[in-house]
Amino acid sequence: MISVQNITVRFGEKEVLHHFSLQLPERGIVGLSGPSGCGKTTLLRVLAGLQRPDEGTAVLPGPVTMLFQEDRLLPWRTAEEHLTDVLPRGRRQEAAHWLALVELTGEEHARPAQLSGGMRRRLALARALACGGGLFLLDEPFTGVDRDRAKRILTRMRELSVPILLSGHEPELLALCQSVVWLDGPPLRLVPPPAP
Ligand SMILES: Nc1ncnc2c1ncn2[C@@H]1O[C@H](COP(=O)(O)OP(=O)(O)OP(=O)(O)O)[C@@H](O)[C@H]1O
Repeated sequence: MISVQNITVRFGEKEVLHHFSLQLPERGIVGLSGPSGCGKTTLLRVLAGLQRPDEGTAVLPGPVTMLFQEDRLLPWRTAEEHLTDVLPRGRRQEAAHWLALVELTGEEHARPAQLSGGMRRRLALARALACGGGLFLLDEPFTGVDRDRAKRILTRMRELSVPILLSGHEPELLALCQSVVWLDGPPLRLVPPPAP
């Protein structure tokens, strides 16, 4: 079971997470939302093992895959190569599948500079999903992606049946999540998604 128990994170005088606990299901997409600066990235970083909490523990039985807010693409690699670089040797033919999932079919040979901001974001998402295993931590995966396209991609991601914690602000996307964690400062609430 993936969980954080009673974690507190401080940056100097600023307490960002306060005795926060969360258990994630074995599969399915959980949304993470709240105002800018409330601690979403900090929580994802704790789960990824990149930020040590001042108090409490994070329990992660397996590997994690993190999509950062920045795309972190390689300017000299094509879209297809971003996928084949992370896929194991015997699964490289899956590149087309992951590009199709994020609606980048036809852009196989484009380098990041030849893609729009939303296309680069989708490529970064495809790479994260392709290289994954374990828990996926996706920090605002749909920045710059139009809402209808993001909804279609998220619907396909639901079918992957893997555990995903995804931060975002868009209500229509959060409505497609299995549940939503709202970080709005203490008290923190775990609530069902709003009706579509
Ligand atoms: N390394 C750091 N040093 C000092 N303060 C930090 C650090 N990282 C984050 N913070 C502070 O912690 C708070 C939470 O930041 P965080 O990035 O987790 O917010 P967020 O909810 O992801 O915001 P956004 O939606 O804008 O991405 C902010 O007030 C931020 O200034």
